Amino acid sequence: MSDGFGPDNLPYGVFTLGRGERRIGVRLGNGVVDLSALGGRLAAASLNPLMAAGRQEWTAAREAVVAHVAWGPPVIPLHDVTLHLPFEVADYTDFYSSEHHALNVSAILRPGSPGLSPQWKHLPIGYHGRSATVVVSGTPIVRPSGQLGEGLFGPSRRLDVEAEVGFVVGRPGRRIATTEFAEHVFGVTLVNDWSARDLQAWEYRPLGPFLAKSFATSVSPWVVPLDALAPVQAQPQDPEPLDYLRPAGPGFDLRLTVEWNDTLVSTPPFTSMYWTAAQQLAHLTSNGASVRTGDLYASGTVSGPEREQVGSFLELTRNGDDPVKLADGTLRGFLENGDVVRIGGTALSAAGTRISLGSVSGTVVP
Ligand SMILES: O=C(O)/C=C/C(=O)CC(=O)CC(=O)O
Ligand SMILES: [Ca+2]
Ligand SMILES: [Mg+2]
Repeated sequence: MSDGFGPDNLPYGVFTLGRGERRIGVRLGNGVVDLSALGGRLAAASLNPLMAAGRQEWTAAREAVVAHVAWGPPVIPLHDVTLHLPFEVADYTDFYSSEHHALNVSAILRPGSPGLSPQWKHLPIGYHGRSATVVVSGTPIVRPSGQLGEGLFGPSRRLDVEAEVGFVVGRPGRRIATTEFAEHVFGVTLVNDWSARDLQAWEYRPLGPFLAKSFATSVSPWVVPLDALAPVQAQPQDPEPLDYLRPAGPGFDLRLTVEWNDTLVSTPPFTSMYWTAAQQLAHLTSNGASVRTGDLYASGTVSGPEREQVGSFLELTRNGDDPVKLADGTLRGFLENGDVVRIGGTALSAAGTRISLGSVSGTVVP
């Protein structure tokens, strides 16, 4: 639990102690260091003021935090605090940038179809999600109801997860070049894009996901600043994208884990993603649309080439047809009430070490 939360990481979060006010802290080992004494934007009740200030301020704040932590400040044990959404979510966008995921979903839901749609390798496909239902890790997930087919309304029977990486926009902008990515993106967080596959299959053509994904999206309580991460070479792209999507920008060596009721069922590798976060932001703003402080955009489900690397249960269990066996001996196709899913992850840090991205978990309730 405390592994990967050393001074090379220091992810930001927002916590309360008892009935106290919300404060910004950083995770250190199994606890939180209160940053409110550092004053300025670190004395706020959410990360938004700091996020809005821009890259120079972010780097200065991180230097101040590193120096503060080096003094050996008091560390409040995690079990004494309540963790909140670390930032106020402005708009929420979700991409679809894993080629493995897109091919798997297509083969499962649209057998016989060509696989990737014709534009897939020309632009990062995405949809606009619902920011009002982005919730912090630990928030119970109420099973959504909806139309499951013609004449059928009721609780979803095919409730699923999507393991994703979220990018948090700090500085507003429009027509953001891929080379300006680090000027606008403050940090990364883990995302679970809960998805009701039965609602989705019935509603999604031709406009894409609507109620199947709008009921809840969970995020980790920790935002790992971009400064903590090592940029790595992204995947090669063929055909070469248009100019506004070049250069591709950095990849990140993030390794996710998906646990279903404490059974590790998958380890999705972020390095296998086709489109980069810089290209996603460039595309999102290429028509003149603006992004603002607190915008969250998610990578899309992270699925690697292997069965045990997929980021959704739709893929893992082949739409429920090939259930997985959990450690307690029970079989699962989709989520049952009471099930707990925890998505975790580690990252290659700027210091060359492996740091933790924390985790995002949720329990399904009726
Ligand atoms: O291909 C489809 O019909 C559906 C795909 C998804 O549900 C995935 C989605 O939300 C985007 C992503 O997370 O990659
Ligand atoms: Ca998704
Ligand atoms: Mg969602």
